Amino acid sequence: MLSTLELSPQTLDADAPVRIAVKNLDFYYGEHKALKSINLDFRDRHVTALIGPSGCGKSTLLRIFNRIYSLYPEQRATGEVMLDGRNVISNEVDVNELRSRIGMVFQKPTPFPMSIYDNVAFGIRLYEKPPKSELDDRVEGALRRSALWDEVKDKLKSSGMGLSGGQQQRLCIARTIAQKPEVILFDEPTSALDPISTGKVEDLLEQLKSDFTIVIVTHNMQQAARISQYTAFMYLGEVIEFAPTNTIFMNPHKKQTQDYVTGRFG
Ligand SMILES: Nc1ncnc2c1ncn2[C@@H]1O[C@H](COP(=O)(O)OP(=O)(O)OP(=O)(O)O)[C@@H](O)[C@H]1O
Repeated sequence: MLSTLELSPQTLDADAPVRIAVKNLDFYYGEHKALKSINLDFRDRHVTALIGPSGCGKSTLLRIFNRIYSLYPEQRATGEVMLDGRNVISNEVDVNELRSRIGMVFQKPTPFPMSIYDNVAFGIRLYEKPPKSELDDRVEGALRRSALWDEVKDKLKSSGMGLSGGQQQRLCIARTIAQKPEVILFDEPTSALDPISTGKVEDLLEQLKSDFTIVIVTHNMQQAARISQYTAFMYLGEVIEFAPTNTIFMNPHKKQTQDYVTGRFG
């Protein structure tokens, strides 16, 4: 399996600043401790993939970064998730401000039942009130960055729900980047898409990393190898190994990682 992997060709910038620093992070669903003492650094303008078997805590970790869990009273996190020197899991960071800085794209495309234009403008209008001409420019810019403009420029007033699944996912990416976040979280963004749409989203991720810090949860190891520069392998709520993606796939230091990436796990 290792020999068939297409590894990301980009070089790492080892001096890139750390955008999100996770320190001693624990997470509980009621009594169940789902994450145990997580320590990870996410580098600016790099793609970091979270991989591991089902139930290892990948999505739980991702959802902590923009405090989705705070909607549920029985869920709690302890430790630190530092973004520019502030702990985003403490109340010192306003949750709306946090979500404008850390955007999220989900597994299933989630366009809103409104026009294509309004879907993208929605994210901007939540936090700002730009004049119409600026709003138009930002909507167009976000649709261009999401490689969707040419496909929708003549039907901006049509419903976003009328697009194909792959187009809907790119629309959701446009809505997220229109807010100008610093970090974008992707939770298995291509698992509901066909191979051609998947390829388009992967190409997009490659381009977006020049402006955004990207964290992606994926079950697809080929995808992690293709698009990420760093990979964290998780198992049973712990980070087993975190390293440059090439190391994780070609020369992992832990036997569990080796077994997982070669398909011999469990
Ligand atoms: N809402 C919840 N209530 C209680 N336990 C939960 C809840 N969501 C997840 N868990 C548990 O937390 C652990 C981590 O789940 P999580 O969904 O983060 O794993 P995952 O690695 O993303 O899995 P998958 O790849 O299947 O999506 C699992 O043991 C899961 O059963």
